Amino acid sequence: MDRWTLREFEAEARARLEPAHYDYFAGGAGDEVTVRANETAFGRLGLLPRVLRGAAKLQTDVTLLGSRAAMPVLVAPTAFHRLADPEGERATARAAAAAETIMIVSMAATVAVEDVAAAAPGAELWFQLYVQPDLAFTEKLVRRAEAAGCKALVVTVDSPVLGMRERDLRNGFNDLPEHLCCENLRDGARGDRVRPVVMAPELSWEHIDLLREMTALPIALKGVTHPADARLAVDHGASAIMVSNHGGRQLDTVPATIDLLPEIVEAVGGAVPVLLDGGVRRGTDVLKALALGAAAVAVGRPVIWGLAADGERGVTRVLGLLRAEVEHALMLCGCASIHELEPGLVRRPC
Ligand SMILES: Cc1cc2nc3c(=O)[nH]c(=O)nc-3n(C[C@H](O)[C@H](O)[C@H](O)COP(=O)(O)O)c2cc1C
Ligand SMILES: O=C(O)C(=O)c1ccccc1
Repeated sequence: MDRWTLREFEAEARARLEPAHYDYFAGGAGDEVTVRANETAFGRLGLLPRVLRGAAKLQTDVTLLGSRAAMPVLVAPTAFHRLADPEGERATARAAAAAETIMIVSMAATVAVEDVAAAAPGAELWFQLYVQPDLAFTEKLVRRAEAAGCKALVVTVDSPVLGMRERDLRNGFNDLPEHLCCENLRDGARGDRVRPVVMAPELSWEHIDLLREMTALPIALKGVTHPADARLAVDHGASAIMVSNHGGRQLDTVPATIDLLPEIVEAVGGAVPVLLDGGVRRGTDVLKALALGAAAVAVGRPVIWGLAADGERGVTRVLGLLRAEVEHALMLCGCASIHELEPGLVRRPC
């Protein structure tokens, strides 16, 4: 069956997944105000196309932190892909490679980062890290990511503790089934002990400084929403900033990321690229984010929907739909290149 929109994938994922697993993927913190806001805020913005600009040949590729992507849509780091498909993160990585885009591998992946890299030789991988208070263990993870060929670290900073996800509490979903685990968190010489993901309220900017010393890889900070933190991130050597509210899964009532973007872009003043995730479901959403100053966006749940609906093929189709929509909307906006997108194309409210 052919599917023509990301929404169809969402419906199919819902029908296929175990309800508690669907809820884990779909849900957010508290009343899920932020989950809804991320999507609806895009709908409130209008696009004002330009005409007669002779834009026939399209350019959609971007280079970010030394990695090339054929389109400005990256795969956001999401945990537990093997809950959606037996191949899990391997399938996602192959689809990202086929789409020639960057996959940010979650530290909480259910396939080890080495195995993800081996499964998709052409893939551009970045590694998402929750800095563990055990810095020796953090360093081991960083070395593994480097050795596996990851080109950047994406450090998630919006999770001093896990968000209060009431769907999961109600469903009693608090651990993976017996046959799955967070493969990047195996410990010990034989790699047999699996540590839990530690979220640590004691983390501070000093830890970012330590990490900066630990590796030559570029570091992106994910989960920045306050303009003052965006400036601090640059001061502490971040190579990119990812405006993210964790898809509404951490602090509820954080505003939609697309509404936060302009202030962050202004605060950063072009010093480093600004990325955005949260609620991107259409090519027009991508264009709005780029017009307002994002260098690229990332998608979280849509990738899971593709994976749950049809494994690698499903993710390939989700990424392909987004690419086709980006190209089509660009053309209709009178832009030959994503680099021509500018704030004047966005009108608020719709
Ligand atoms: C099921 C799920 C698992 C996630 N796991 C992680 C994770 O392990 N690390 C992380 O930094 N962000 C994680 N996120 C947040 C995503 O990286 C991203 O910020 C969010 O999904 C973007 O919103 P979207 O789902 O509306 O595209 C997760 C999100 C979801 C939905
Ligand atoms: O579910 C999440 O959003 C997430 O970030 C996470 C964190 C630790 C383990 C698994 C998932």
